[in-house]
Amino acid sequence: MSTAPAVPSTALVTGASSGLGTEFAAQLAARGHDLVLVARSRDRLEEVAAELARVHGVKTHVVVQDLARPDAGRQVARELADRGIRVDLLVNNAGFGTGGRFEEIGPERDHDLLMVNVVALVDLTHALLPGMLERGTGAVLNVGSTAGYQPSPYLSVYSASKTFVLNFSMALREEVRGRGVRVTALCPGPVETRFFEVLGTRDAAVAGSFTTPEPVVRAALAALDRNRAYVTPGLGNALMAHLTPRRPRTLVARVGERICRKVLKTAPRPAAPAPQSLTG
Ligand SMILES: NC(=O)C1=CN([C@@H]2O[C@H](COP(=O)(O)OP(=O)(O)OC[C@H]3O[C@@H](n4cnc5c(N)ncnc54)[C@H](OP(=O)(O)O)[C@@H]3O)[C@@H](O)[C@H]2O)C=CC1
Ligand SMILES: CC(=O)[C@H](N)C(=O)O
Repeated sequence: MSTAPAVPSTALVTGASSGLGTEFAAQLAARGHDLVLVARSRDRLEEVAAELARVHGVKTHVVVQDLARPDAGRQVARELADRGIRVDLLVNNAGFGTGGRFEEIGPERDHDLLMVNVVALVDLTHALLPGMLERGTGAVLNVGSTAGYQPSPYLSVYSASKTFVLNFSMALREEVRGRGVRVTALCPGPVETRFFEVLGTRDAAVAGSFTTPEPVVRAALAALDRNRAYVTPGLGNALMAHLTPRRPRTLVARVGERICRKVLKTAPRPAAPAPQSLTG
């Protein structure tokens, strides 16, 4: 199944207000997909939606949603049902990272990270996969990271969230094999987007060289067309992903600590706690 639709079909892209998500929306619109664009930034989503509708003549829908909210997946599903929108391709792309020493990262930041990178991704898949299976056609594309191939100290929660994305995608893919629905994971190395600005340091790009969203998204859609389990765009990133030893696990984590130590150079530090009153 190519994702290029013979008749208009609808792709839902989370995190479509920026970076890889905006590029997914653009390349899917160029293939003729109608779009549902999801993120928090209404103005930006409406801008992207209007531009893609104008250039490609596709239908675009904007759903403003904070995916860190516990009921986010259900809210999006309700919105789709209310508007009578059927989704044929789900691109779970929204996400962000945290970096630095675990104890110095705000707990609410890591909580939100897991809600967006993991929980919302699973909830949206729960909401949309059954319809695809019923129709015997559809696809789910989940955005992981090269950071998910191994434990990455000082990016510990982020990298673990991306390990989840890869393992979940591969397991689900086997469950639905032969039922007309594809599942592919995209695991990119560093890409020039707002990601590192949001995280607070470019030193979180611990390995590989920066690329732009265009070739990464092109490689992801090609992998989906070819029904690949996962893809890591860029030869250097792919070699690293495939040749890095996975065992012994303790040694891999120890070496990971050395490699990822550079994150600490510039990772955002927590604000100093307010001094306790000396006067009582
Ligand atoms: N850039 C990189 O080097 C790499 C990125 N990735 C992954 O790619 C994906 C896209 O990131 P990228 O494009 O790089 O980064 P950007 O920061 O440019 O985009 C992140 C997107 O996620 C959305 N998002 C973040 N938090 C929320 C939230 N609480 N609710 C709804 N949407 C949210 C943002 O929208 P808004 O703020 O409007 O809500 C934005 O559209 C992420 O999953 C990231 O982990 C993977 C490997 C490498
Ligand atoms: C931030 C990422 O997820 C990326 N894989 C990287 O290598 O920097």
